Amino acid sequence: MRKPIIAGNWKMYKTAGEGALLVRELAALTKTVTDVDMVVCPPFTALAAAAGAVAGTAIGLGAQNMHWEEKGAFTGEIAPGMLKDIGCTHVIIGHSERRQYFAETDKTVNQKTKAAFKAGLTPIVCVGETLAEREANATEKVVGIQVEGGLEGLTAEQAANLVIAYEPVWAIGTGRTASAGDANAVCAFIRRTVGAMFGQTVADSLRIQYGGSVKPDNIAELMAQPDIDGALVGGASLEADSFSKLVMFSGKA
Ligand SMILES: O=C[C@H](O)COP(=O)(O)O
Repeated sequence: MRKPIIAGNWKMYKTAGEGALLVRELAALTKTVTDVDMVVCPPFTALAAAAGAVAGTAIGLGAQNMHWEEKGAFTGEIAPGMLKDIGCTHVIIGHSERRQYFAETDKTVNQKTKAAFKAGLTPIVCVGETLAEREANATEKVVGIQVEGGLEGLTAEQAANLVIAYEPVWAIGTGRTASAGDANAVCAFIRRTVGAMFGQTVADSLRIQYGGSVKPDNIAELMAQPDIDGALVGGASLEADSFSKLVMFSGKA
């Protein structure tokens, strides 16, 4: 059975001090949790403080982005090994905000995904369609291309160990959540696509998160779906109370 994974993407919120405090509060509220993987993804400037705060807890630490090269003249960028060195276990790759505002493509997602594995990080690879694409009935076409492009050339072992986050762009930060059934249908499609690329065993192991206005009052219905194994959460991850509730309500019965 796939272990649920709830990841908080803090985006461009929280100073180092605020982040460390949030992690300490979250750790206190979730100290008995063993059946759900928890990850917090602060901005780069709060990673070191959060790394100190997650030490000795069950909470993993993720970054929100990275470069694919190990080092080099890339002003303003962060290398995979730097994230590993600071204590990261995970890294978000290809979030729709990166694709939309920073011109990330399936090619760079693929380069970053491979680089993350090479550095010993678990990538959380984001895919999802825009509202226009959904209304044009192009969701599967768009998401299929993103999955195939992002995962091309991975080994079966890598594919089995990554996390894919399905985030319909129109549901992010809008209060509009995909219905649990619609979200599951796309997650099932993603699993079939990965199965066609890497085989059924890999597809069965792969954890797929839903993301987009996930809150304590809709997480249980989403998690009850057979192909949804967790959530990538923005707004509701910024307070320990709501994030801990998401974790508590995420256990698969
Ligand atoms: O990475 C997280 C997603 O963009 C969802 O954000 P949200 O929960 O604020 O809608």
